[in-house]
Amino acid sequence: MQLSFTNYRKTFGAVEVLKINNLYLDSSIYWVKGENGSGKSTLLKSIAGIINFEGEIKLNDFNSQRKTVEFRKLVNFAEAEPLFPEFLTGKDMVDLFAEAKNASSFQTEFYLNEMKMQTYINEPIGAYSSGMLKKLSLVLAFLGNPQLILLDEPLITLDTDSLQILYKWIEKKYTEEGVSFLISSHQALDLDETLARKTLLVENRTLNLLEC
Ligand SMILES: Nc1ncnc2c1ncn2[C@@H]1O[C@H](COP(=O)(O)OP(=O)(O)OP(=O)(O)O)[C@@H](O)[C@H]1O
Repeated sequence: MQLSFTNYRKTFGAVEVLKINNLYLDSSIYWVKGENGSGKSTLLKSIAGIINFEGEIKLNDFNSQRKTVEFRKLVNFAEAEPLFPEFLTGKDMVDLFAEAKNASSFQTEFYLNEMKMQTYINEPIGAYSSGMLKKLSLVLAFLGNPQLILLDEPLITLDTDSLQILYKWIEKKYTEEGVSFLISSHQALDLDETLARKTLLVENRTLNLLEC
């Protein structure tokens, strides 16, 4: 995976919140750190292509704003506080994403079973607890064949068993399929020490790759 930023700039109204002149990231698991309001979600939403910005973000030469179809096949995103239509069931969302991301039924069943979601997956999302909602958004982020998975505060609201399953999924995707991750979290990631990991710090309205 090659992710690059060129003259990236995000403003809300007249306020500049994030600026990245030139940055190149290769395959790894990145822990995105930064204080409240520093711009972590803004960064991840920009890469996911769900907010507009100035400049260029490219993944493997696909420009996120010009080659949107190709780009979005390669990038999956789980929001910090996911919002889904309340009248749909979890299964409806999984089916929608599975079709869009070319995920097999074997793959969807695997993730749903691992997170023990089968008992409520046919219930309307409006009846989900925040942890159930979080697990649904994480399952969706792992579907298909992405090269980059963006997880915004994935650890919050997960119970301890689900946390261990999520860590296992991340480690497996990275080691077996070479999938890279950008994971924003206020707490350290409890991943296998032997995995290549890097830290990205969002500070002073820009992004820096910290030397490990
Ligand atoms: N839709 C918006 N309109 C105006 N300002 C916004 C909007 N979204 C974010 N901001 C501003 O952009 C800055 C970065 O916000 P962002 O949500 O990216 O921070 P964060 O690092 O994810 O914070 P936290 O750790 O609290 O989740 C903040 O100053 C915030 O007020």
